[in-house]
Amino acid sequence: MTWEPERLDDQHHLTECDPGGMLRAVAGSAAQVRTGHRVAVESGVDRLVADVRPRAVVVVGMGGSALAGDLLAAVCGQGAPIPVVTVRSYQLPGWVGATDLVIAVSWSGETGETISMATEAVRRGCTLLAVGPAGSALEAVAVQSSSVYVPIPTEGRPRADLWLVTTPLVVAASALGLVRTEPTVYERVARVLEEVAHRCRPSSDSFLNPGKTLAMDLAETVPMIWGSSPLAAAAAARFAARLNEDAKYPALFGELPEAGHNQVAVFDGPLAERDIFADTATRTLRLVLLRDLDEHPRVTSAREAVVRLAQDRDVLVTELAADGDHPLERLASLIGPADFATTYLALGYGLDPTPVGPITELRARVTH
Ligand SMILES: O=P(O)(O)OC[C@H]1O[C@](O)(CO)[C@@H](O)[C@@H]1O
Repeated sequence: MTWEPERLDDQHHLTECDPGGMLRAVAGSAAQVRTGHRVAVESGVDRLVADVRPRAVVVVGMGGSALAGDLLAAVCGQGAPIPVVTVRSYQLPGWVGATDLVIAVSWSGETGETISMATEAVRRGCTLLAVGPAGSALEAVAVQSSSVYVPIPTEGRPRADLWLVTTPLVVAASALGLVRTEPTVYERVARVLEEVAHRCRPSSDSFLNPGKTLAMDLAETVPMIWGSSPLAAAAAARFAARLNEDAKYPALFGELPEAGHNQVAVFDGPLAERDIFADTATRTLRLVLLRDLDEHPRVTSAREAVVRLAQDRDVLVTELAADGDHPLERLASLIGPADFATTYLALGYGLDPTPVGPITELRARVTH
């Protein structure tokens, strides 16, 4: 498996090597925001939660669907008056009870862990809101308990439908007063994602295309991705997960200031050493900093110091800055280019970004 950057501008290769249409799926993110918003409103999510005053919002799901919970918490922010937590498990924590809102999210509607937690939520008398495809096991749990169900039109792969599963959660949080969403927000977020899709389109050459440029930065490196706020850290976690699944690539993720108390030590380790005289590229550490506009001032100083620390040691650094007024726009401005980059990284290695063999195999082994 070799990295060949010229593949990124070879249109024939980009089509042939991506039979599952991952680049096309990423380019469809804006449409997912619009659809997710529409189906949530049509399902009465905003009306349901407007009558509920929960003690906590507990999002239950796995993998890409659980990430929707992390993004929701990031959008609600640290000022949220009640906790917004994500649980990835078979069981709900003991403290979850009848006064809590449990939001079960599953792209397939069939994931064992999520069904188990949704069923448990009903048994404990929690208010349940569920998001998944029509005709699924999750829908059956929701229907049996007279809970609101948002039927999402899933397509392709779970990780490529992130905005479709996340947007209904934001609609719910907005109705609960946990996040400000003026009516134009969803359209503004869709526009951010459209603009990213245009700039990162396959026909745009590597030297102009932010998705391809970022993929070239990441190639032949071990990425350590840090966010400079909880919101940027949620984007960092998403970035790492897509590197794992699209490019079958290892990646560390973290958040400042915490990463400055542990991960930063890697700057003096074996993977940070670079042989600048080597004929071929050597595998080496790359720090990827996702900068938020809403940083704690002390974190801003830490971030600037970290860049200097890395440069002093010749550690490669890439910085991506969030943009936008609303937190959901800022998330889109970070996640959009990263989603393209991870897909291009796979394609530059000649890897089909869609299949995730070991995940499928593990799931089959556990099921049997
Ligand atoms: O969203 P679902 O269908 O519940 O799946 C959860 C996770 O499980 C997987 O299907 C893999 O096991 C992931 O791709 C997905 O993110």
